[in-house]
Amino acid sequence: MNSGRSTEEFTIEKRGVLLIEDPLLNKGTAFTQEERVKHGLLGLLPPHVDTLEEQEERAYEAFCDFHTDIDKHIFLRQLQDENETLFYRLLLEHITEMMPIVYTPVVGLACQRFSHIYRRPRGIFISYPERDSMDAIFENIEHDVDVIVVTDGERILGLGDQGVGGMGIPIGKLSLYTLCGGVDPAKTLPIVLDLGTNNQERLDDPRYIGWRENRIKGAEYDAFIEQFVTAVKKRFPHVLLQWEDFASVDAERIIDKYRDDLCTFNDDIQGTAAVTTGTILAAITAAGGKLVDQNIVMLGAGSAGVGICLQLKQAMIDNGHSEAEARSHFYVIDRDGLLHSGRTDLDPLHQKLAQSPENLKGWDCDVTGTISFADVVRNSKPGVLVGATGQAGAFTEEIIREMAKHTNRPVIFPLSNPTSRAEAIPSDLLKWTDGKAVIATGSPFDPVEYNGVTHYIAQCNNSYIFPAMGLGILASRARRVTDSMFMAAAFALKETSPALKDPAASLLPSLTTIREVGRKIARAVAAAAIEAGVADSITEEEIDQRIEETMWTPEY
Ligand SMILES: O=C([O-])CC(=O)C(=O)O
Ligand SMILES: [Mg+2]
Repeated sequence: MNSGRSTEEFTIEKRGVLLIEDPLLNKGTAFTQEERVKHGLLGLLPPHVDTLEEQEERAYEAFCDFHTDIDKHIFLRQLQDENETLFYRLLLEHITEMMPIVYTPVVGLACQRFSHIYRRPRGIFISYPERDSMDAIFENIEHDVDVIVVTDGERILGLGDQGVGGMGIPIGKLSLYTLCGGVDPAKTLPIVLDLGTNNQERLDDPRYIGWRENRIKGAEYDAFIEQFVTAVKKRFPHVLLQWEDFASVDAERIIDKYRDDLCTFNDDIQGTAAVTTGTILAAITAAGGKLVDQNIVMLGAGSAGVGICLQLKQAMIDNGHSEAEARSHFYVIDRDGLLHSGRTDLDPLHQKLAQSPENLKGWDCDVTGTISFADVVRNSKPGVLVGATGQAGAFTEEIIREMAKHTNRPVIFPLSNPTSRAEAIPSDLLKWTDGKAVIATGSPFDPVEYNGVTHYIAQCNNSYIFPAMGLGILASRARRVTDSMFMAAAFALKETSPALKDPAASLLPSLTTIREVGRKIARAVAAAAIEAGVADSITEEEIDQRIEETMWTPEY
């Protein structure tokens, strides 16, 4: 187990105030008397020497003194910038309470208010005017980096374009790499690519700290991304590069272009697809059904919606369905209605999910024009309904009641993020389905009491996948990220579902077990990487040993 950093390792370079100001090395009041003498800290700290536990208790007391979520977020981010060991220890002790504060949903608000709550820099900012200085920017990062999360801030959760404020997301995601996946925080690097913003509110805000121009698009955008990838490969040839919260069209184009070029994946497409596949598999099994028998309606055909359907379709094919048979189970709806092969506006990706006219025979609506969400639910009688639209309230009472007429245990996943964007809230879904709905959401929700039964709502969020994916990739030293690694992650996640043993339990394990769940998924990911030939062959014991060596624990 990799815990803390030995004081000896760093003090050659840092002493005194510089040591206390480095969040990766600082122990604050926990520096021992001997360390205080040795490292030039005498008089710089109050006399009492705390244990990490005592520091954690003091920090928790301070956390509880804040009354708004954004203030709690600011407090935790400041603690992270002061003392990372203490920050992660506090988070691990209070994970259920604090994950929503450092991550979704509160991180969404933190991105919107980034320029107002800004305190000090973390990670790197690459703005369009500095595009020719990327090598120099990377030179300023002196430490080794294992994982980068990068955004261009254009599609932050379901909140749209936040410009440079999008930086909150790579910071939050990398906190989860450490919290849930045990990745050493010293080896992580958040990056925002600031290509401007089209968010007028941000542009008009005198406090805005990004590059105050409209977004660069087209060939210049692609050239910038190419420069960025080249600079990353040059400075950190073995890094894992995660793309996060790009607009769908860019997200898809970028990952298609670079997936075979370095160790990289897009979390919104692949991470979201894997967690949803794993959770839907658990839901269907818990409800006594089989994936291959389900009709699945997906509301939203952005990169997340498409990614989920393509992975589930592949799971059906792996189960013996032909491509055409598998495709006939998916009803994907964009702003112009159902994707079907009669439509002339579909790009090649969306054509992979278009319904054939034969499958729409006998429908009670005109199937040559726009086919609405309500038409689809009434006619296809889905067992599974997933929302990835960013539109609050898109799952209306009428539609949910219609769905519930045709299936015993409707599986309903309003995945949009943050909470304010959810397609429906769990208490309504349970009311409209008379308690029958099997639910998972993108943001966290409290348990719901309905007719004397407590329903635990799983948070079907890619946080169950990407930190574990990172751990598996680091442990296996994988050189590329394959779809088979995501499929392995999805199936490994399914196996951890408490609902497989107890139908009243949540579909996904409690956050308090997230590191254990992460280990299991990481093992499956590492094995799949070896199987795919993108990692050197090692035994299961060696994988386990490497996972333990990689896992960082917040201790001094
Ligand atoms: O960050 C989250 O909670 C999930 C996610 O990737 C997104 O909504 O873009
Ligand atoms: Mg995202």
